[in-house]
Amino acid sequence: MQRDKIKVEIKKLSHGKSLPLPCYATMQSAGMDLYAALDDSVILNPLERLLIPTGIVIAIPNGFEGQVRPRSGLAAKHGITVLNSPGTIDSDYRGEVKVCLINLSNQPYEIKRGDRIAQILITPVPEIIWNNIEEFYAKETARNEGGFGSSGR
Ligand SMILES: O=c1ccn([C@H]2C[C@H](O)[C@@H](COP(=O)(O)OP(=O)(O)OP(=O)(O)O)O2)c(=O)[nH]1
Ligand SMILES: [Mg+2]
Repeated sequence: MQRDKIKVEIKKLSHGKSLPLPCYATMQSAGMDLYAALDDSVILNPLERLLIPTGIVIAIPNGFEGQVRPRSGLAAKHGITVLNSPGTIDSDYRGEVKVCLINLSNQPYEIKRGDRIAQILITPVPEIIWNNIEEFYAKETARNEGGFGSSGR
């Protein structure tokens, strides 16, 4: 089965010109990896966070959003994750896509130009129109107000 294809405009900024466009690591990857468009490598010390440029601007179609998610390898091996995960890229944003990385390990971690630091997914997002009522039409649900571990371990 083929998946839907959606064309999205993308512009490389001068500091990202020599880097590849975000790309799928395998044909059926969900996310496209984002590259660090750094001039020089940087060291992320334990508990330090840094906004990393990707060198791209994208024009996401109305009705979609960009989600910037961590890479599991960086998280599991090095404790590097996206602090505001998943980062939200609004469809009307025309600034550079940036990735806020944090080092949650106890070792410094070096990020070099061209490293794949995170992944982006472009996903549909409906516009919600609130229907502000006094009482829900269906009063009971299986869960009702239960949450935060109410179903057990
Ligand atoms: O990981 C991220 C998250 C956001 N952005 C950009 C695109 C997004 O459209 C904009 C605003 O993001 P968000 O709404 O999460 O941040 P905010 O703190 O609410 O800022 P604003 O007041 O600009 O909405 O910043 C990124 O480049 N990377
Ligand atoms: Mg916002």
